[in-house]
Amino acid sequence: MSAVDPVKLMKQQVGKAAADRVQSGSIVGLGTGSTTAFAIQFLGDRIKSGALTDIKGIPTSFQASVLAKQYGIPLTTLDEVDRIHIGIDGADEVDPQKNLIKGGGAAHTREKVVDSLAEQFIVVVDQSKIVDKLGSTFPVPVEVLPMAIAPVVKALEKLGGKPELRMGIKKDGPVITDQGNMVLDVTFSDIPNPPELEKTINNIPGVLENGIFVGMTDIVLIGEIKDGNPTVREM
Ligand SMILES: O=C[C@H](O)[C@H](O)[C@H](O)COP(=O)(O)O
Repeated sequence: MSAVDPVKLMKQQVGKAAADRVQSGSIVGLGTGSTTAFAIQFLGDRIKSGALTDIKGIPTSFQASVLAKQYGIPLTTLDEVDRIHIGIDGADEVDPQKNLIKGGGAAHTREKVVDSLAEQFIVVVDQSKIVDKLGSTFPVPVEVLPMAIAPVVKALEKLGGKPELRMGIKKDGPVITDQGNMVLDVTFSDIPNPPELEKTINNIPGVLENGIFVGMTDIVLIGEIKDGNPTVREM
C-alpha cells in the first residue's frame, strides 16, 4: 500500500474547511492552485448533495474555470454581479500580518482582481507557507508585457531584485499567462516594506501586476499535521 502524502492531506483538509464556510446564495471567488483545487472540489460536493444552493463562482484562471465546470459549480463574471461574498485562494507565502506572496501558478493578476473584491477573503495554505518575512522562501512573481521584458528586467535590477524569466515545464520557452504575458520571478534579499515594494513594482511601465498581496486577507486557514493527524488552524 502506498503511503499517504502528508502535504496532500493538509491541503485537502484546509480546502474542505474553507468550502464548509460558504453559505447558500453566495457569489464565490474561486482561486487557483493545488490547495484551492480541493476547496473547489468540496464546494462541488456540497452543491451536488444539496447542502449548498444558489452558488455562483468567479474563476481566477483557466484552471479554476475548468475545475469549477468539472465539479458542477455554475460560473459568472464580474460584468454580471456587483459583489463577491467570499473568496478562497491559496498562497506561496503568508507573513504574520497576513500579507501574501502569490503567483506560483502565474495567476496572480486575475487573483488580485477577484480576491480584492471579496467581502471575506480566506487564504488556504499548508503549514510550509507560513514565514516571518515575505520573500524569505519565494521570489516575487511579476507579470510583464512580452515587448517590455528587457526594460522591466533592468528596472527590477535597479530595485535590488534578481529577475528570472519563468520557463515552461513540458513546453519549450517561457510560461505564458492566461492573458498572453510572461512572468519574471524576482528574488529580493530583503523586503523591508511589502506595501511599498508592491506599489513600486506596479509603477514600472510594462508591468501588469505583481504577486505581493497586502492588507487583503481576512482569514488564513492553515493545514497542519498534529500527532500524525491533519488538522486546521485559523490565523
Ligand atoms: O498563481 C497561483 C496562485 O497564486 C496559487 O494560489 C499559489 O501559487 C498557491 O498554490 P498552491 O496551493 O498550489 O501551493
